[in-house]
Amino acid sequence: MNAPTRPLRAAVSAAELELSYGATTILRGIDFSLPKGQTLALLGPSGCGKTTLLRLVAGLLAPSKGRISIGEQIVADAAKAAFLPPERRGLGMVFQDYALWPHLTVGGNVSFPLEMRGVNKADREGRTLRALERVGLGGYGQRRPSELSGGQQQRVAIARAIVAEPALILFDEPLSNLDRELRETMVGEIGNLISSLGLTAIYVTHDHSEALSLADQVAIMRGGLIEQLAPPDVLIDRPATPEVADFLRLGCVAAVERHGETWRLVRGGAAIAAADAAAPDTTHALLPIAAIELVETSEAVLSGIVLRSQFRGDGHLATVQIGSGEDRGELQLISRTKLRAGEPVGLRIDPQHIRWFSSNAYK
Ligand SMILES: Nc1ncnc2c1ncn2[C@@H]1O[C@H](COP(=O)(O)OP(=O)(O)OP(=O)(O)O)[C@@H](O)[C@H]1O
Repeated sequence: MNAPTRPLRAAVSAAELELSYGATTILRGIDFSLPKGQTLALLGPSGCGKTTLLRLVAGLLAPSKGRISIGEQIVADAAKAAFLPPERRGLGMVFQDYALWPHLTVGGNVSFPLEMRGVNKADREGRTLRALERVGLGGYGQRRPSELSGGQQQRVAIARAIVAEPALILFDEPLSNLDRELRETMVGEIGNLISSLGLTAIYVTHDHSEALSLADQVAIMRGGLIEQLAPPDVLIDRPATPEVADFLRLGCVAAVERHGETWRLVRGGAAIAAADAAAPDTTHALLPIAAIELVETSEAVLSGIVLRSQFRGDGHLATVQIGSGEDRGELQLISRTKLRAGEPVGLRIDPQHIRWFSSNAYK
């Protein structure tokens, strides 16, 4: 007989969360529930409220409305004026600027959370060494933070965040001070650490690839709201709104209108699909990069002029202008060969890959 399936226990959750500074509302209607052992990335443009949400979970800010729970415990409830300070929430935190104490050794920095919890010296030394070994800095305990590189300092901050085996670890743009190559290495290292220690994590970033490669769930935030909360593959396959598709740079989001038997681009006027491909209230279409193909002019559904071309790992990303004057639009596609600016090209769009949006919902 199969064991009954138990719902996954939320390690951290928020309900109807809101934060205002005076009359200005910064976050509204935030709801999420993250199961134990999962990573949630908060992804969105500058100023959308990612850090504010993380600070609410950390206990560095109190909500104006709503509740936050960590494990079984309600750590903030605006209606009941209940609020647990950060040191009683069982958290580890890693910040963008590392926030190491310069006057302490690396070992002193890492063992500090254990000292705060009253762990005895022998245990502290053993656990500090193990945490430093986990981040590849086993021999660095006696150094000062100033004697380490940026990447090493961030590893020390990560060791300090995990040393007390917290129920939840919070990362606030931890890699944004590092160069790109090191960032890519460290995303992999953080991912391995999270899964090998079975950590539950919330990770704030404005970097798409960091969020999509690390997280089980990604919350796309915009203007103080969570616009969509979903696993990375769902976000890519089924963005909920044109804004999410545009933010994730999944392709071109274009206004469309129905003309008799076809859907046409408002700008450029090209027919892209049959009328029955989308619901009557459709207003926009996502034309994913992978859905657009370069073809001989004789086979083309629409023609355009190359505006620019930029090399990416998988080919040349070309931006092509379709239509002209007031009516012009842009499409993007991947070409194996480099296209020259000003070159005329023929294009075909695979209607199967088009995503349709109505004015208020994903279709
Ligand atoms: N103490 C404050 N008083 C008033 N407004 C604030 C305060 N702190 C933040 N804000 C505003 O709240 C909004 C959200 O800020 P927040 O730092 O959470 O954004 P973010 O998404 O983390 O941005 P970034 O990626 O640039 O760090 C911004 O408009 C910011 O100006």
